[in-house]
Amino acid sequence: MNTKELIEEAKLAREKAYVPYSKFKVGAALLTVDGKVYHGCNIENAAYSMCNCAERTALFSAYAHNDKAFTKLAVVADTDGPVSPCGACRQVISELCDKDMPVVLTNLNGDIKELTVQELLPGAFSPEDLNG
Ligand SMILES: O=c1ccn([C@H]2C[C@H](O)[C@@H](CO)O2)c(=O)[nH]1
Ligand SMILES: [Zn+2]
Repeated sequence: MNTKELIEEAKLAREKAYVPYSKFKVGAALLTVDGKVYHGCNIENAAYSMCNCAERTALFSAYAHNDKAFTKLAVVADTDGPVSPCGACRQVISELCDKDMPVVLTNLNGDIKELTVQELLPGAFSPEDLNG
């Protein structure tokens, strides 16, 4: 699957967003090494801090299906420029995806920014940091 197709998958994922509070729909599509695609959408809650972003939904869904090897992540929202993932998602992406994996950030106008996982969060806290 190419990047354009993965972006279309992210747009389909976005339509599944549950966003009664922000009304801000975000979609993510995560491609596995086997060519499978996991959708992620943001899912909000009346207890606002429980809201989960699209990027983490996609990653957690893949993990729940025992898929842990990924080749690309696309994220889309209705933003002026390419959507910018939050800090929490950057941290989770940096632990669960290869540091050189491309992350494609886009919007409904077709603006695209492609970064590696490492570029998305330079200096991320990592599992190695737990070893002192
Ligand atoms: O990259 C992003 C940025 C924000 N959100 C969600 C969280 C919340 O539901 C809404 C507004 O912040 O958008 C995402 O899912 N991904
Ligand atoms: Zn996030």
